[in-house]
Amino acid sequence: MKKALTIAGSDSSGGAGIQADLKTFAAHGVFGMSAITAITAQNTQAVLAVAEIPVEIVGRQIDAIFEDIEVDAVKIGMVSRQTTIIRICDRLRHHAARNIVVDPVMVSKSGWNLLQPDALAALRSELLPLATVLTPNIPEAEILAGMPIHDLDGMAEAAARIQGLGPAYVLLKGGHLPDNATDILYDGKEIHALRAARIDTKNTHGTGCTLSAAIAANLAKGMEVKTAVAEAKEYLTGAIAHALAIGKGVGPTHHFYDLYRKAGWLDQF
Ligand SMILES: Nc1ncnc2c1ncn2[C@@H]1O[C@H](COP(=O)(O)OP(=O)(O)OP(=O)(O)O)[C@@H](O)[C@H]1O
Ligand SMILES: Cc1ncc(COP(=O)(O)O)c(N)n1
Repeated sequence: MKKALTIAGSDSSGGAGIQADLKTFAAHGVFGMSAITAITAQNTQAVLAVAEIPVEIVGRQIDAIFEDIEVDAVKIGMVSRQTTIIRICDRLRHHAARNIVVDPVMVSKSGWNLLQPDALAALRSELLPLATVLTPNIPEAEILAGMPIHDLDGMAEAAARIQGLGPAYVLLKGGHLPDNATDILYDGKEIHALRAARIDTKNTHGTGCTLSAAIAANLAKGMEVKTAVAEAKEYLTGAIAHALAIGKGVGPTHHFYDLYRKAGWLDQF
């Protein structure tokens, strides 16, 4: 069985972060492991509090896994602090980690800042060059590329600028544009548009986490990057189409819709 590691924050409501990543790995038949960077008290409406995990413990979780188990892919999500980013990069380089998917989480859908301002420089200089695939959303890409983005042409230009900062591939997610849900993949040479119609739902909590974890799972299984991204986007679109109206705010995606469909359970929820 292939094995993937998520380095991310815990979302108590189970829709984003570590919880979304582990469910996504399981839905892909990949064994999931975790190094937790922070614990958030969070639900579908708000992030209420965040406790950072000490840097030393973040590093030791990563060491504990790599010293014992072969890791086929790594997904990195919420890492708020500069010192934690630097330690993660140091440990990943030390263990020669491969197939690294970085979701540069900055602000939650509910508006909580998940990246401290002084951590942006470390994200740029340390984490971006380690990424096989970097998956910014539009607000994150605007910060990383230093330009406003209004349309697909702007997404393509920003993806090219960000790819110049070090990641092998940039997948710029278009979920924040008003029209469709088209994402742009750039590998330094060619732009590929991954087109999807916008699904009419308010329940999109954890979409970015689910997508990046699905890419990592597909890379762990040995897919080349373009196929891994295309299949992950297809999985995500299904997970949004079957998103769950759990809670009073932005509900989570359905990670096991395919399994539930086969079992005849989909209609019961
Ligand atoms: N309503 C929707 N219908 C279909 N696809 C969507 C919808 N909303 C978002 N997506 C897709 O979900 C993925 C993540 O979108 P988005 O750009 O919102 O990222 P994000 O803000 O990082 O997500 P999150 O912060 O929830 O983790 C992208 O592939 C995007 O195209
Ligand atoms: C622990 C954690 N990681 C990531 C997100 C981003 O997800 P979203 O933008 O859907 O709130 C989150 N809310 N919580």
